[in-house]
Amino acid sequence: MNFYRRLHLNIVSCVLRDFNSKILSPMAPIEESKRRAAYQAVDDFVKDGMKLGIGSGSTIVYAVHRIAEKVKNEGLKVICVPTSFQAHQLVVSNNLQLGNLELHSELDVAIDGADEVDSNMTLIKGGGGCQTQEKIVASCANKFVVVADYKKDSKYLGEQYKKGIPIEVIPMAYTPVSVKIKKLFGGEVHLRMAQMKAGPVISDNGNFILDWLFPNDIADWKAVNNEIKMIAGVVETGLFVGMANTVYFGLPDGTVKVLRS
Ligand SMILES: O=C(CO)[C@H](O)[C@H](O)COP(=O)(O)O
Repeated sequence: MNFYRRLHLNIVSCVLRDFNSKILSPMAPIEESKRRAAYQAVDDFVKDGMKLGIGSGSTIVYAVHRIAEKVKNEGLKVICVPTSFQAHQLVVSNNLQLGNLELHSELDVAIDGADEVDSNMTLIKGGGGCQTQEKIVASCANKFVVVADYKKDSKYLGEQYKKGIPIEVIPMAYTPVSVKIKKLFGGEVHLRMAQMKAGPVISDNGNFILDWLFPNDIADWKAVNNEIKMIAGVVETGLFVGMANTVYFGLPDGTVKVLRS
């Protein structure tokens, strides 16, 4: 076999291997569980003419794909208000109609992911640092729907999610806020540091993010949230208390568990 023929066969086999790995290999179970939760939530809640809040993270990507499918296949008309730079790009790249809270201050449904959900449907959010806009958008929606994989389904906060509660702060206040939270409740507070840049993570709003590793004896999350919010310099917490109407968890066996408030 001459050189060019061998080269040609090598290229063909590489292309086929790449095609097979992308198209034929099954989705990882955790990704499949996110996809199922997101698809079911969209199928249950998203209707023609709705104004939607679009959350951030990896699970919401599946929800946006499903919304885009429905827009394309069923001619649905929806307006999407994003909760982050990431969500903004997701909406635009899926050719969905972009909105904002200035034009649409009342939304029908907001869909978002979560880092952990307890048995009272209290959430930790902000693993991606977008909790402030996520909470604002969720608070403007008549229904707040959460989509998550089975690793987020906990009896109590901190059972599975070990990264703490994200708290967005005005940069100059990060030390006093950290000290006050430790004095009030205990635990540890860390300034979230960037991975590919020297220094702290800067939120989409230009602020710092603290991660509070809370002690495991906290029962009243509403009171804790209110108290933290009263500290000067705190912009918003990643505690979502009494906000979620419905939570969809994709389970490892391919089914979806639904919690309703
Ligand atoms: O709160 C968030 C971002 O601020 C996300 O919704 C949360 O981190 C869940 O993300 P994922 O769907 O990737 O698990």
